Amino acid sequence: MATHLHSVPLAQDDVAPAPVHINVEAVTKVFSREHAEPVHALGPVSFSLRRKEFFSVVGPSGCGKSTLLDVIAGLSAPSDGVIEFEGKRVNGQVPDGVAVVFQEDASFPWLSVFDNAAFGARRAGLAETEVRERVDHALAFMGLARFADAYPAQLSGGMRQRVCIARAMVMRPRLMLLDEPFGALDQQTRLLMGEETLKLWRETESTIMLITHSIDEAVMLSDRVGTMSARPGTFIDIVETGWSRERGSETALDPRFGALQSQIWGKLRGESLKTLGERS
Ligand SMILES: Nc1ncnc2c1ncn2[C@@H]1O[C@H](COP(=O)(O)OP(=O)(O)OP(=O)(O)O)[C@@H](O)[C@H]1O
Repeated sequence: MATHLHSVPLAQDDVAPAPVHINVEAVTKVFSREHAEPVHALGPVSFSLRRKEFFSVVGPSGCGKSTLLDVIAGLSAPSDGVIEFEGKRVNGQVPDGVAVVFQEDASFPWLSVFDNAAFGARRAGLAETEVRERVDHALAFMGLARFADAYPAQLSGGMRQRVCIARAMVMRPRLMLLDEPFGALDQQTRLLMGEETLKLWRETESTIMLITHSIDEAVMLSDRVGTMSARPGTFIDIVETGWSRERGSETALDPRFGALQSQIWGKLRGESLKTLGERS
């Protein structure tokens, strides 16, 4: 059967479920504002991520995706509810073992690529020989070895974003939180960065939570895709893709790819319309 030529193997059924890595229980976030109504940005939302899972989140603009990522990262405290990372409560501080990559280029223009990538590890007090070893590996992995002495201004947007991912990788995180990291990149670079991220995920065996506006990207990369409602965001659907770990852009050729896309768009469309209606 022709379609099977491109089929991506399903994950093994007999593999024991991985343990819970992150648990989010009834989390809400309300922003209070001076001289204005508070904004109920998120929740209550409950879900958990398995160790080594690749989980993507899609949702209408302004539904609370970044807010969710920020509270999981410990960058802001939830108004209510509990987040646990590896069984310990996250309490307004980025836990050890967690790294965050944002959409905006967060490279430091005054530091070389090498020093940018080394920044977090040096700040954490790692020995310089260890830092050098890790940075060399991360830069080689991200295809930046030749640019170690260059400065961000000499690089393209995609390369600068790779520097930020290398910086996160150097910390050997067990959980990576990626907030639309490829949003500002052109389509081809974005596809390549998706493949790099899969390679990174396999090599580091970290759990990844990715926020994206692209349904295709979410379906291609993830074990599960969560769709959020309009603000205040909660999960209205979480689908399992069933891809094996050894996947890449060829998942787009799998006959199930389109069905997954349609299921997610079916849910997202209504929520996006609500958001548009709110604005008009
Ligand atoms: N510090 C803040 N103070 C007040 N309101 C805020 C604050 N941060 C976010 N919000 C509001 O909370 C809501 C959710 O914002 P958030 O950035 O999490 O959405 P998002 O889903 O990531 O959006 P987008 O897809 O457009 O990036 C929005 O209405 C936003 O205006």
